[in-house]
Order: sequence, then structure tokens, then C-alpha cells
Amino acid sequence: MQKLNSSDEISILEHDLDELKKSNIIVDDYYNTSTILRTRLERLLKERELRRSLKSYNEDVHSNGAIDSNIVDAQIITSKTETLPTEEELVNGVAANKVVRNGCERQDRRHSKQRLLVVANRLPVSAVRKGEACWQLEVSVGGLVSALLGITEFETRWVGWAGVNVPDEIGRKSLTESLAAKRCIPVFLDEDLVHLYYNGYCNNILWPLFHYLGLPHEDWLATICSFQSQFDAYKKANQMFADVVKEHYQEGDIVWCHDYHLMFLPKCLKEQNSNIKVGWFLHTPFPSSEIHRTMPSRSELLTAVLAADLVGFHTYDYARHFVSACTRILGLEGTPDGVEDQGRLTRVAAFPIGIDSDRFLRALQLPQVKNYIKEFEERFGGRKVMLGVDRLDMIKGIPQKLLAFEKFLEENPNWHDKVVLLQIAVPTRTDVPEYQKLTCQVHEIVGRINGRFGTLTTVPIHHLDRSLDFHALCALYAITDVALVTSLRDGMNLVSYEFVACQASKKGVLILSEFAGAAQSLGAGAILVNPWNVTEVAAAISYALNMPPDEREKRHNHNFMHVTTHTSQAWAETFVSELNDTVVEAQLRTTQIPPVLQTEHAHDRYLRSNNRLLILGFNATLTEPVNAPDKRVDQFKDRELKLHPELEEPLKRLCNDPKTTVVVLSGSHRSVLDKNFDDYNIWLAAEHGVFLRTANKKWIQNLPENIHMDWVESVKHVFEYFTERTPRSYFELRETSLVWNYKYADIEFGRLQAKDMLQHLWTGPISNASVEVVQGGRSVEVRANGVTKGAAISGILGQIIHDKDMKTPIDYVLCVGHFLPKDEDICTFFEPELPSAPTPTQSSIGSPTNGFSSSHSEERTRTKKHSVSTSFDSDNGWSISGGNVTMDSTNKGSSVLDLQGDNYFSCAVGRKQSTARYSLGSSADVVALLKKLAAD
Ligand SMILES: O=P(O)(O)OC[C@H]1O[C@H](O[C@H]2O[C@H](CO)[C@@H](O)[C@H](O)[C@H]2O)[C@H](O)[C@@H](O)[C@@H]1O
Ligand SMILES: O=c1ccn([C@@H]2O[C@H](COP(=O)(O)OP(=O)(O)O)[C@@H](O)[C@H]2O)c(=O)[nH]1
Repeated sequence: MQKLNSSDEISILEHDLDELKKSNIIVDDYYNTSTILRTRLERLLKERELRRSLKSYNEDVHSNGAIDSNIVDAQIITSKTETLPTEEELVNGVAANKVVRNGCERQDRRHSKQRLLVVANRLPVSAVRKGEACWQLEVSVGGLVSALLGITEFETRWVGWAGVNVPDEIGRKSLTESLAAKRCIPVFLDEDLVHLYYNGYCNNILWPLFHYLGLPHEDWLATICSFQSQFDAYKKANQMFADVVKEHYQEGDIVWCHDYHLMFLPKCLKEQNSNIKVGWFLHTPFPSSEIHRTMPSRSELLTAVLAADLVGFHTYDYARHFVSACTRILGLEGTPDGVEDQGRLTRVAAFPIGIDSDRFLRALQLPQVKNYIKEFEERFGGRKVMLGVDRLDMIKGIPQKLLAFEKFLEENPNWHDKVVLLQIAVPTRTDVPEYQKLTCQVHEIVGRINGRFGTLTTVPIHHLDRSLDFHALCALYAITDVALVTSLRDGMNLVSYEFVACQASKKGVLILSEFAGAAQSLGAGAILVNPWNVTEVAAAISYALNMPPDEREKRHNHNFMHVTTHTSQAWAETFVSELNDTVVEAQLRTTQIPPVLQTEHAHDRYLRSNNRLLILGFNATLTEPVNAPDKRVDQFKDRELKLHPELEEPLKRLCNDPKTTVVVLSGSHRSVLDKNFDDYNIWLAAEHGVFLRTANKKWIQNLPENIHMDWVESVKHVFEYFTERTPRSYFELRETSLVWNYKYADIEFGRLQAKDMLQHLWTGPISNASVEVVQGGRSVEVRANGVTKGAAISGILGQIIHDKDMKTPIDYVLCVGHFLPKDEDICTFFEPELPSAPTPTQSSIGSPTNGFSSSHSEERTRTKKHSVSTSFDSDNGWSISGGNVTMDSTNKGSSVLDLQGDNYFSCAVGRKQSTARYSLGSSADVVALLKKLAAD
């Protein structure tokens, strides 16, 4: 099998384009137009269009037999055993389907299908041991398997648990071989692990919580006590899945992880190999963040899922809940595209699943199915048939359905012998006590209703505790008048889709719970009900049974159209193509993110230089991080900014090094800096450099004195108003600015409030004042016009050079900070090719003193010297401006800065996108860096 990597894919695209052009198929010149495709959507649409053209081109070529090819094996899992109910249908059906869709489908080496590793807890077949090395494989029941069986576009391998304990080597080997024939790869989990991982953590904790059912009531104490061991088993099982994937992974494969059983898998896979393309799809609902918050492992689970490149859900609501949980619980940023963490985006989107509708349509033509239809019609002749098909699971609302049917019978005696409810309740998770209890409960209700409304010859409910073979199921769907789906919560519910697919002639009615994901796609044609409202469901049954044919037809047609166009094939194709796009996009994004600072390199250069300048931010640079995931903050204590305790020693050493000048340049008030750095031999610049504390510990004003502050009162009113209405937000009144901070507030609410506040500020009383409104990650700041760190640095530098009486150029600059974009002008200030724009102070350059004078340095172009001039102004003190400078007659030939290109390290801390040359993740990394520099 040919493997594809990105460059292969590109060259294939190029090759394909050539062929398309040769064959007179008109396609825009992708490479020319791509240069002007500015938005993501534009680019994706273009790529889709291209893919489609290629696909239809391939289909044409293949059906014309133009390319030498071999017939591809059916991708679908089929069983050789007689017990498999769908064998004939799958073998014939899939093959037929391929012929219909692709002409004669062949394998072209260049256009080989993309390899897809589908990893799900359950394999599409479950194994039953028939002898030491003899296995019978049966198709597993459940929507996940049904949907994934429909995927034929990819070269698919399944990795999963075979649903059986195989302790011996002979058994494992023989089962592995049997499964290999079906392109399945087993993960062997022993009984104890299955008990803790599958029965315990998956089905006793995650499943009920994700379906809003709360923890099982009777044994909730035991559940809480065993939580940790179950969670450990869950992680262990996930790692075992990852290990099996690793064995079978080939470069370029897509790994598609499925469902709540495998939330840790994306993390395990990325730890093994960060280049694997990983998608994760949840088949259940993702609950409101308020539910997810109650889980002891809430953060770990979310973080593990976020390791995936693409995360998918059935509905937009579930996706929104997930993003909300990530912002509220992990404090990450939710964007329209997904969740961002340090510049890395995990894309989150809705991909509603579908069914392989052709498979059902074809099945209805099979003689076996026709026989079943005849048999059922004779059996239930004269009565309307209502149908329920569910796994016997509490989420399916089977007791509620039965009670609603009972109420209908109570209220409609005329229907007693004219309607029958067939309820197929497939046993599931039978080792979990809650499921055992549910079985008893359902039996009891069925018995009671049949006792109450049955006659000697008929009963109103036929209840089966077993699964049906596929043909029987199709026949049942086809003869049904009203399907009743009353899930209390359901990720999607494919039974409703299958019913619609089989109703082309009967056009029966679907009653569908509004809590099933399917309600969002089939809601227009179905009668939507709240399954908890038994009266409403009973009324819906009556309405459905009495519905006039034209209304039935309209409703059915609407849903039939949806089911036959939104198929499982389309679902898988869309997911995989989004995953491919996401990975390409992520690569594009990372090129805009500065690389991580190599501390070794910065250190090495530091050692080789003689006159170093370290410019350090304070907040989130030299302080302890406050919003580590799940860390409970004491907002009053943590609000006070404190120097990271591990920095005290190294920072003192750096400050006392005669070859090093250290400046802390912060937005904070002078008192905050004084308090933290009182006994350091350090330069302090407060309020973004408006105030400067010189070496002799005196504060001077660095930026012009004539800063107008007449706007403060009005802004203060606005800030007070929002602080009162936003719990845990606060504001700081500084000398030249005001900052409203919502980092401890609910993030989403904080953001909404900030938007509202900005509106007020922009349009309100200060709209004409000489101020700037600066938006931070979790703050809004109003400061005087022209105040930025970049504007302040020239004055600071001039003052330092003057006070220290520097005679040699600064040959090393490290500028590290969690600066707002507005303040990143400080990074560009030192760039050799990008002298900063003139600042208010720079406009007042006086005659240079102190040994520096303006002149031209020819070396600039050769060595990329940083050329900056100093000046003194009687009003504003020292300033330095960009330009070409050398020292005066006493120091001819030298620049103020001589960074040799490489000796400049601007570094953004905890920022995703930045104009800085490098980045560091957090203040912890800054601590490590400064410790290293101080060690020598
Ligand atoms: O494997 P089991 O524990 O026996 O459970 C069967 C499957 O149940 C769940 O199905 C879900 O997936 C369907 C397709 O997306 C969806 O329509 C339905 O609403 C879900 O409940 C479960 O999520 C699967 O993992 C199980 O295999
Ligand atoms: O006797 C049965 C009953 C049901 N199913 C299949 O089980 C799946 C149920 O999927 P659904 O999404 O409705 O719910 P889930 O069981 O996955 O929660 C459907 O594809 C049904 O065709 C089956 O194969 N045999």
C-alpha cells in the first residue's frame, strides 16, 4: 500500500492537476488562486472543489478503464460464519454499492485510498470462542458499529476490544488471525481491567453523566470510593489501545478515535508521535459544563482530548458544551474554530452521523426481507404497528415509553385491539448492576400493561429481550406505522434514521424525543416529544395513529431526503477531510508563532558578551502563574503581584553583575515594583515606562509630564459599574491608567461583559479624550495616548547609558515579557532592520552628549548592527531614537547597541502570536532561563 505524506499529497495534487488540464477538465489554477485566498473558508472551499474534481475525474478514468488497476478488496468487515446476520447483505450490498457509485472500482497506485485506523472500544465483530483456536465472529450491535460499517472511502483498519477475555497465547494468536481477515486488530483487555475500565469508569460513570442521569443512585458511595481505581484502569486501557495503534501505524495514516471510552487516547498517541493525525469523535452527548465540572477527573479528560487535531460531535450543542467546559474548567480560550492553548488550536466542530441508507433500500428488495414482511403483515394484520428498537439502556427511556403507551390505551379504549407495540430491547452491558435493574423494571411494567389491557388472544405489547437479524429488522421497520423513540438523552439515535430509510412505501410516522441528537436533523418531519411528559407522548401517539396520509407523506419525504443524503459515508468523508485540512492549517499557523527560545543559545551568547541589557516584564513573567488548570485561586491573595520566590536569588546575582543591567518594565504601579524590588540593584520602569526608578532609587518621569488625566473619573464610573456586575472581577487605579481585570471571573461571562464595556468606552464620555483603550487577554485597560513600552524604552536606555556612563556599546539584549500586542513595539525597537517609529520623546532630540553622536555606520548592512541614537531634552531627559549612530570623538566608530544580529533575544511569554523573535510558555520557563544566566 502506498503511503502518503504531505509532500506526496502535494505532488499528487500537482500531477492530478496536470492530468485534469490535459484532459480538458477546467479547474482554476489552484496554485495561482491560492495566493489570493485569504480566508480559511475560501481556501477550504477551493480545496474541496479540487478534491471533487479529482474524484470525479478518477471515477471517469476508472470506469473507462483508462488506468491499469486491480480490483480493491471490500473494505467492509464481513464474516464467514453463518451466525452473522448481515453477511449476505454486507458482501453483496457493499459490492453492489461500489459498482453503483464508482463504476468498476479499482485501485490506482497514485490515487490509493487513504489509510484510516479506526479505534473504538468495540470492534464491529464480537468474538465467541468455539474451541481452543476456533472463533465465531458476530456483528456487534449498536449505532457506532452500524455507522462505521458504512464507511467505504478509506483503506480502513479497526483497532478495538473483541468483547471477550482471552488469557492464553493460543487463543490470542488464533483470534488475531481470524480478525485480521476482517481487517480488525484486537486489543486484549483482561477481565479485571474490563470490569474497572468498561463496566466501571465507562458505563457506570461517564455514560450516565454524559447523558445527564447522575451517578447510579443505590451504589453511589461505592462508585465514589472506587473512582480512582476505575480511572487508573481507564487510563491504562487507553494506553493499551495506543500501544496497539503504534504497532500498526504507518506514516501518513489517519487515526480516528471514537467515543467516551477513549478520551485519553489522543494524548497517548500524540505522546508517542506528535505527527500522527488524530481525530476524536464522541458518539454520546457532551453535557453542559456544569455536569462535566462535577467529575473528579474533569481537567485531565479535557486536556487529553484536546491533544487531538480535530474533535467532533453529533450536534452543535454538544460541541458548544465541550468548548465551554474547556474555557470554564481549563481557562482556555474558546474561538469559533475550537479551543486554543498557547497558540495551538484544537478544532472542534459538529459532524452529524448518518446511516448507509442504500444498504437498507437494497435490503428491502431481498427475498428474505420480503418473506419477513409478508409474515409480519399476516401476524399483525388488522392492527396498527408501533415499533421501539433500543438497546436495553436507561438512556433510551423504555419505561417512560411504556408508561406513555399505557396512558394512550387508558385514554383511547377504541384502540385497545387495534394497535400493538413491538419493543425490541437488545440486552447490553449486562454486567453493570444498573442495567440488570432496568431489565427487571421493564419486565414488570410490560407484564402489568399486558395484564391490564390484554385479552385471551392478544396483548398490546410484544417485548423482546434480544436482537434481531438485519433482515428481520428491516422488515419490521418497513411494516411499522409509528416508530416511537423516547430517549431521555441520545447522542444521535440511528434507529430513527433506519426507520425512515425503510418507509419509502408506507410513509409511517416517527415520534422522536427532543433529547436525541436526531431531533436536530429529523425534527421537521417527526413529531417531537419530551419523553418525561407521559401525557404529551400519549397525545403524540394518538396524533400519529390518526394522521392523514398527505401529512404523513410530507413529513416522511422531508426526512427521507435527509437520511438518504446525509449518509455515514458522507459523515466519514467530511470528518477525515476536515482532519486533513486542520493539520495543514495547523502547520500554517505554527509558522506565525515564534519558535521556542533555546535557552542554551541565549545562555551561550550571554556568556560571550560584555555589556548586557536584560529588559524583563513583571506580571506573568517574573511572578508565579495563577491560573494553572484546576488551581483554586484565592483571588484576594493572588491579586497582589509577587516576585516568583525562586527568582530572588538568581535575579540578585544578575543585578549585581557589573556586565549586566537589569530593567523591570511593567504596567504596574510604582509601589508594586518598589515593594518587590526594593533591595535589588535594578532599574524599574512603572506604568509602561512612564515612571523610571534610576540606580539611585529615585523615581523620575520618563514620558512627558503633560499627560492629561481628565478622563479618569468617567472611566472609573464605567469600571465600577462592571466590577459590581461581574463577580470576582476587580479594577486597579494607577497613576496614568485604569485596568479592569476579569481573570478570576467566569471566563465566558467576563468576555461578554468586556465586550459590553468596550462598547460603553468607545461610544461614551471618553470617546473624544486623549486615551487609548487596550484589550488584554482578560482585561481592559484605559491609558493615556502614546504610552507604550516601546515608546518608553528610548528614554530608559538613554538614562541608563548616561547614569552608568557607558563607554562600550550594549552587545546583548534580552527582552522577555508577557506584553500586550500594543506594547510589543518594544520588540521591534531593537530589530536591526526595523527601527521603531518616532515616538513623542524622539521628536525632541537635542544635541547628543555622553559620547554618542549621530553619524553613519557602514557596518550596519554588513553586520546588521543595531543603530540607535541618544539625545537629551531638557523637558524629557534622555531619549534614544532609531537611526544610524556611532560614538562621538572620544568613542569613534562604536554604536550604542552592537548586537551582531544574533545577540538580540526578544521573547514573548505565554503569547501565541507575537512579533517577538522567540517565545516561552510561562513564567516557569523564565525562571529556568534566568537561573541559568545567573549561574555563571
Ligand atoms: O458497545 P456497547 O457498550 O454495547 O454500546 C453500544 C454503543 O452505544 C453507544 O452508541 C452511540 O452511538 C450511536 C452512533 O453514533 C449514536 O446514534 C447513539 O446515540 C449513541 O448512544 C456508544 O456511544 C457506542 O460507543 C457503543 O458502541
Ligand atoms: O436487534 C437489533 C437492534 C438494533 N440494532 C442496531 O443497533 C443500532 C442502534 O443504534 P442507535 O444509534 O439507535 O443507538 P445505540 O445503541 O448506538 O445507542 C442500530 O444501527 C440498529 O440497527 C441491531 O443491529 N439489531
